[in-house]
Amino acid sequence: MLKRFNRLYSSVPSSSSSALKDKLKEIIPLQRSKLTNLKKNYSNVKIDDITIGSIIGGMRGNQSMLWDGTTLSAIDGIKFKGLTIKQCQTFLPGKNGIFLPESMIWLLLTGSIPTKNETQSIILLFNEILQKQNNCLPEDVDLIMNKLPLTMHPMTQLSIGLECLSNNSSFAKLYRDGKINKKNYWDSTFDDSMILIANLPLLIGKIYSNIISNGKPLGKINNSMDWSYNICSMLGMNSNNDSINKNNLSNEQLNDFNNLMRLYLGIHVDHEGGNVSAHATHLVGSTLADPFLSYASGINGLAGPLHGLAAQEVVRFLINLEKDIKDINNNEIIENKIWELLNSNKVIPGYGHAVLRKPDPRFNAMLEFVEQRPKEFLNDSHIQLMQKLSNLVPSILLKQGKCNNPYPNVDAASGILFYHYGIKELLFFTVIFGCSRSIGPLIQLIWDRIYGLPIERPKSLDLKTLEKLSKSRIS
Ligand SMILES: CC(=O)SCCNC(=O)CCNC(=O)[C@H](O)C(C)(C)COP(=O)(O)OP(=O)(O)OC[C@H]1O[C@@H](n2cnc3c(N)ncnc32)[C@H](O)[C@@H]1OP(=O)(O)O
Ligand SMILES: O=C([O-])CC(=O)C(=O)O
Repeated sequence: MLKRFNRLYSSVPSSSSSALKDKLKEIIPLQRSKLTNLKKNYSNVKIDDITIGSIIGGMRGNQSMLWDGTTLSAIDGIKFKGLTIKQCQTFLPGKNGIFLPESMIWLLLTGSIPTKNETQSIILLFNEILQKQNNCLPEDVDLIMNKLPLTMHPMTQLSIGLECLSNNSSFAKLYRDGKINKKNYWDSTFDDSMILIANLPLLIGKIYSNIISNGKPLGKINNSMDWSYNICSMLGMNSNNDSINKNNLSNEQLNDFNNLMRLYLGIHVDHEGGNVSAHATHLVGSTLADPFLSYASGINGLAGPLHGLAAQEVVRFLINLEKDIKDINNNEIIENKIWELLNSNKVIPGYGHAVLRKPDPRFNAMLEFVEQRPKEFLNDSHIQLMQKLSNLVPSILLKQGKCNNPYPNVDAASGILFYHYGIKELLFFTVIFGCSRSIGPLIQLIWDRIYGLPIERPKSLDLKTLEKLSKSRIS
């Protein structure tokens, strides 16, 4: 009989959470008044046209969502509260020259650059949440995760794990008990969101151990360390009693794997609101579903090969290509293989984008990581092939003349870097993406509830109506 998990956390621990929550409380009145002003005085201002092309073309380009944390330019790529990736590296507190995802959380939620102490308060917050749970997943979640078929896709496991965590949602419980209202929904949404993010090292550690070691733990949480370090430990990628160092990496390599993880987790957090994982979280969240269920929906979207799953598809593509061509210096053979794929009506994974029209700056950040470590990557033919493809594929896609953006996106590089350090289970890569992506959409969900945004419900039209409209608007 399933022993019910005692609701260990009806809210996040108060001591260190107060810094972030207090800062948020300070800025809520002004932000709410800005929204009220827009709603009251400018609701009829027109900012975009909706065309038949956008209705049947995936709503591409429609400016129709409120999203505060990040903005995306087709040319310059992502900006986090107005800061480019390079500016984030300069201004946000971090380790070894790489900003911490914790400092990004402060930035996205409050709009201001955190001090070192403020960043540290989030590290403490996550560790207090985990300590309160004895550094273990809630018992009911653990029980279900232990029963999942070992062959189940890791993204499905992640989605199930998040849905199980929903059993402990304080938002859902307070709503059910009639104890919260529109004015304060945001407060328990904040608590649940922090609990969700804090639990991800445990959850993804569980999933990884399910696929590589029959569920036997590969590491443990160190309550004095940051979120990314603990994620690495739970994947067996640290030493010092925290983790088994499963690939016998040198200290320098382990350190660099932690650097890679911090970089990766920091730059994948958000990509404005329209991408599928963010939009799905926002859509489901607009029904007042709790943050766990809302983000599980985002994860289900991220699990599609045109979105986050491209990370796994790129690595599969690179490995097979390297086997097929034998000589990575033979451009002609590589180009022929790419044409073969295109001619069979398949996409080149890791290339193209719905918004970007230049190489993705996140891809460039990953490439820089490689370039800064020439010795480490000198003999890695997969990495060399990844670099080579980024020069060859764009001109081929341009020649084919179909796609609007022939350049590499973030997924073109990330998986093969994890592969280099010994995370070889391709199906797992998108789970790491899913850890990072929790941050942007959940922070927006907190703001959705601060603003009291309504349920999202666009109007649909049938084909007959579109045909009728097409004629009436032309004549
Ligand atoms: C984190 C992320 O989600 S980043 C994106 C990860 N996804 C991938 O890398 C998968 C490969 N890329 C793609 O499938 C697409 O470029 C997407 C899904 C990212 C964007 O899709 P769209 O906005 O529809 O792209 P676009 O307007 O350029 O598409 C026009 C045509 O080019 C094709 N095209 C786009 N990208 C590629 C590609 N990488 N390889 C081959 N053909 C492509 C499209 O399939 C479409 O063909 P169609 O007219 O026969 O339907
Ligand atoms: O913006 C998009 O549509 C896809 C993407 O790169 C992301 O979500 O990171």
